[in-house]
Amino acid sequence: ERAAEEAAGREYIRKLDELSAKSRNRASLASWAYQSNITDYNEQRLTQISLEIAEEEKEYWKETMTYLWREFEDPDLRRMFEKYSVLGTSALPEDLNQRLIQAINNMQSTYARATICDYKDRSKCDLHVEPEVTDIFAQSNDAEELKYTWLEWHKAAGAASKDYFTEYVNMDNEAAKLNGFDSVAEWWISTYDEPDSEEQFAALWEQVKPLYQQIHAYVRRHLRLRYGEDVVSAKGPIPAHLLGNIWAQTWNNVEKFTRPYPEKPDVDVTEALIRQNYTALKMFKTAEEFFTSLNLSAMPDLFWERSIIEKPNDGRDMVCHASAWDFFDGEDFRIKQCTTITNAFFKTTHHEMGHIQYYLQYKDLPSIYRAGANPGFHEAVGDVIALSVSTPKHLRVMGLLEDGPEDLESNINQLYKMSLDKVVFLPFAYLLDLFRYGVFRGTTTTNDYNCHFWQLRESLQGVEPPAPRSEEDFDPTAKYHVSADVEYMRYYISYIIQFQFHRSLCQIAGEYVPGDPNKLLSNCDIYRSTEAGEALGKMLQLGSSKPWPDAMEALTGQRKMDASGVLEYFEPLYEWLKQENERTGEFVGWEPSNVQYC
Ligand SMILES: C=C(C[SeH])C(=O)N1CCC[C@H]1C(=O)O
Ligand SMILES: [Zn+2]
Repeated sequence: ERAAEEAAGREYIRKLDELSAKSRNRASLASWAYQSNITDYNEQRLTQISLEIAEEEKEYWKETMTYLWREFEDPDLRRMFEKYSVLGTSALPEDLNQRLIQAINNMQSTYARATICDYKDRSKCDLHVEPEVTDIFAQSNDAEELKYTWLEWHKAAGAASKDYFTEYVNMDNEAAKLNGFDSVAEWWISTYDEPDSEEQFAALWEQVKPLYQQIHAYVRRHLRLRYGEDVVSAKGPIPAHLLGNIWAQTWNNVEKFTRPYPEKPDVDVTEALIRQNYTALKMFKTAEEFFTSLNLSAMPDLFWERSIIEKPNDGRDMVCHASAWDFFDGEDFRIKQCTTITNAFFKTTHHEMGHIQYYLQYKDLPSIYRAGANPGFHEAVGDVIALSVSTPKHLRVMGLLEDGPEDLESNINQLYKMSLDKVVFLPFAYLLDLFRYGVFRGTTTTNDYNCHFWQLRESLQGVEPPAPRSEEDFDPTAKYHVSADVEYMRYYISYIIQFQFHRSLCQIAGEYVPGDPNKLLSNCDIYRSTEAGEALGKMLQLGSSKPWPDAMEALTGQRKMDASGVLEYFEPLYEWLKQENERTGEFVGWEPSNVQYC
């Protein structure tokens, strides 16, 4: 009897999975049309299609739940049913789902359309976050210009979305409850499978915090030397507008005037890319060639036909934030990004192509399994490749860096440069979702949103706003992912596990030998290692068909996320920074901010 029920269940799930792939294809196409050209028509069409699909999913969900799938023998069939049993936002009554979709579209289009006026020319008021505001933060060293630009952007894209955000939180929490979660926070955390995930996230932060604090102290000293004592204090948090990035999430743009050994040759890849006439297309082809050098998949023809790799100049409104898309038909995979010729975008291109590679590796799985082993895995693939690309050794192979010394000082400079991207990012990523967990759980309410956000920014990241903040402000939606309902813990996890993946791939490629100073993890380049490519491919082909520890074990032999990879990679820098901060007497850590924000 039960065998017959299970056989029926298997046939049902196969059919459901095909229908589900068609619905996801339809949804992706409507979402792409809207995000690549924000018009009322495209927004209404997306809403209409989303609501239609939600009604279809509700019907299928009722049928799915008539099967006694928890008692099925086949673990794989149970896993598929379990994943289909989480209906998601489609569980909402249609009117509430419509309000949720509307709230997110309002935030998304506010962010995409937000413009500010130029500091020097107040009549020029068409500056977007990409590329104009990004470029100002990359190039300006005028503290007043940076302060003005920071405040204007946070008004245009932050405060403007405060009420939309509250509506989104209320509707999304309703959906979470209808799926059996206490709030969206528990729903998001459940995607990391393990019941103690939240404690694991906190433990990872404790592991890397000492390294972060040493970097923070060193950078604060060099910013104080540049901007003066009354702009950058000796012991306080660092003002957020001086760190080279509108969100202060990575600090690469201050590297050139803060690096440990300034007399050593510079590693400015942006100038080299421009000098060698790199175009957006050449960046993409170069990134693709790295993947094919590992014997991984090339980009399909459709990818080159349908991707948008530069901001169209027809004046349309669009979501410029880089993204990679799976259209769930096994053939159509695209990237949409407003590429400019910078080192940052050279990295982003590898990052996005890593998503596409994952899509290609698992495209023949049931559609329900076409996802990362956990969300952090998907964000780590491209970055793992970029860890090899950003070594001086590889950049020389590419002709993007002239020959230079491989001595200790150059290695410290290289590690410092990498730390401003990889270590500095960790507290930012962690706090962005700690903030949203608090909002979803109700411990942060609408009248202390901004206060709680800046308390986290100060306590974890040691940064402070450039001017007093009030609850008239709402700074979190000035960050894309908060305006776009994109969970962010995935990046925090990615920046930890990508070093575990890198370490294993480098050992397979013979590029890293523990304890061998000629085979440093930070100088490993897996380029052209088909063995490493095969090992990576095997993990990616699993998609989300197995619990993520199985996928991690397939590549690294480990079943736990841990920061040992990060700490091993940056160990020489950590030692150097401790000595340097000791030598200069720099205070490590920070005292409370004097800026009023609660
Ligand atoms: C490039 C993407 C698209 Se998935 C991105 O959003 N990233 C990649 C690094 C962290 C995060 C960010 O920009 O905030
Ligand atoms: Zn990504």
